[in-house]
Amino acid sequence: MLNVPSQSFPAPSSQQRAASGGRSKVPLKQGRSLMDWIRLTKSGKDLTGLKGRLIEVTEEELRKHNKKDDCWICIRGYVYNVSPYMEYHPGGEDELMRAAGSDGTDLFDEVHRWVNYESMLKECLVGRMAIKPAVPKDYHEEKRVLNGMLPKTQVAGTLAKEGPNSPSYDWFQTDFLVTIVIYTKQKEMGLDSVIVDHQDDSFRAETLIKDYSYFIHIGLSHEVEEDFSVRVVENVGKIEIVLKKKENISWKCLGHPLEKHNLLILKKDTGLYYRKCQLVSKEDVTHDTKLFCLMLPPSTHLQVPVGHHVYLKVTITGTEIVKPYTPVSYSLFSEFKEPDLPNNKYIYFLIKIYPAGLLTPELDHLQIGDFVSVSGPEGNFKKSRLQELEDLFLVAAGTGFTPMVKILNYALSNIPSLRKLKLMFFNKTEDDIIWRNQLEKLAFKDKRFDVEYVLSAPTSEWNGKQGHISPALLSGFLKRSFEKSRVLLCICGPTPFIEQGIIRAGAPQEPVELTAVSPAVCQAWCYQCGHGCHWDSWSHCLTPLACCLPPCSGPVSIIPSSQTQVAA
Ligand code: HEM
Repeated sequence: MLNVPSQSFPAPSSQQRAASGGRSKVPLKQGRSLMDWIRLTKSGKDLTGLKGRLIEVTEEELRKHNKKDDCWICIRGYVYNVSPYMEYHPGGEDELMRAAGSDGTDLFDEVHRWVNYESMLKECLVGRMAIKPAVPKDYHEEKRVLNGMLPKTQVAGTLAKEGPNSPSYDWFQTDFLVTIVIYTKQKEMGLDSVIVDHQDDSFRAETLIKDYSYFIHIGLSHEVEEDFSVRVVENVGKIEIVLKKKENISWKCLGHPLEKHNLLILKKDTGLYYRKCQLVSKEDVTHDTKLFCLMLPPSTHLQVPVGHHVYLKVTITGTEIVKPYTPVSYSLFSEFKEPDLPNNKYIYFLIKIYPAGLLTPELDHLQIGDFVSVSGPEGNFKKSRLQELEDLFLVAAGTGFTPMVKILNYALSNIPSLRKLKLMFFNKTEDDIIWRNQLEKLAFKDKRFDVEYVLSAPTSEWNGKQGHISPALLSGFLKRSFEKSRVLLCICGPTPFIEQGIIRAGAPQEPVELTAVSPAVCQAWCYQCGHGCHWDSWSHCLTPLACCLPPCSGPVSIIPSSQTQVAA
């Protein structure tokens, strides 16, 4: 019997609750959309009550401003008067009030780290906290030049004892090449574990190691060509970045350290780094959904791991708006062999355009050749969860299909044990089904794959399944290919879809039995970031519910039998 999570799932203290489950958008009053907020901030109105003066704020002073009509919040050492924003906050006034008169940094980061508050609240800035909060040891401390000795990694902030072994780096040169080598001492490293950006003389490599990022950030001492190559020696976790010298001279040092250089920092404390990507093509996929192709800058190496998302940032009348999106592959048939092609320069997004929204019409109006800022990848979905799977069930609603694309591609091409991969795809009408032709061709071509559509508002000609997600629909769908097969279930859709359909509807009556197989079930979660009338599109960040139960490799016996087993 597959028990889907009870109402107390995810666990109240879990990361998932903090990050997405349990949070919801509130209906905002007429005239309180994001665009209205942007207009207000541009109106020249004094939004702080300080007539543009910036002040130093003591903790005592901050605490006094804790009422709705006089509410200050400190984020990363800066204090904002958020009272004017109250009615515009998509999470509602009460949520914002949780941080009233205090340092809301952690709370803010738990809920929506990506939200660009600095840009959105710049007219609300009251000043800085008088006592600066402790900051990580900064890079200025590394005074010496980088001369090729293995420098000892500095660990920023409060690195937990259980953090990864400190990585290190080294470099060497030939007449024509400079090779930077990063020793991660980790086994599960791939080409998608390192993101490299090289602009002018600034060289930045961010290596993703579990929940941490390790940075090499250097102002190079000499010029190099735009293109470079990245190699990963997977079994020892060694990453080599090979740069081509512009001049055939011997370098005395690699360069000088820049921000965060040689630091290992918890990912959640690192902030998002963006690079400008050029729109190469935009194709209609359905009546309201388009496939956008963005080209990475020539001197960027970035591959988004399966099940991870990035943030797109556009500036709308001077305010930066950020939303998460999960990249897809070009089509369901694109090759998905590891390692990915090194010259993988394109990122594809399936984006539904909401005419009344703000971000998506802006994206829709982009011309070929225009630029959009794209962040590095985020997410905690692990490809290793797919290894040795026998049955993979994907349940998606609308553009919740997007994280499924790469999972599907990857699983069919790379998991030899896979026997069955089923997608249950919920939409309103037939016209809303993304890549229907491709899905059907794939089902025809690969007998392991099967797709079922469920429509909530079909025409009278529709003779397929209809309705909303329910135990009855799920129980018919979640049939494993043989007893005790290794199963993974991923679900992505707006929060109500997940909550109403899976959590509230309870367990399907007679589905599959899940015993102490590890990994058993991984419920994946979608950050809901914009359904409703004021924001664009909820989007599609596949994040497994990793937190409320021990890692799947841990003892399964402590998992209550009434709860779904959840893979970390
Ligand atoms: C520190 C206390 C805060 C709390 C507890 C909080 C809570 C929330 C919650 C629960 C949501 C709904 C999330 C969802 O399901 O999409 C939300 C959305 C949002 N909040 Fe806050 N918030 C806080 C501060 C702020 C601040 C200071 C800003 C400043 C700009 C802000 C901007 C936003 C935006 C833009 C969204 C919509 C996010 C999206 O979907 O893209 N929040 N917030």
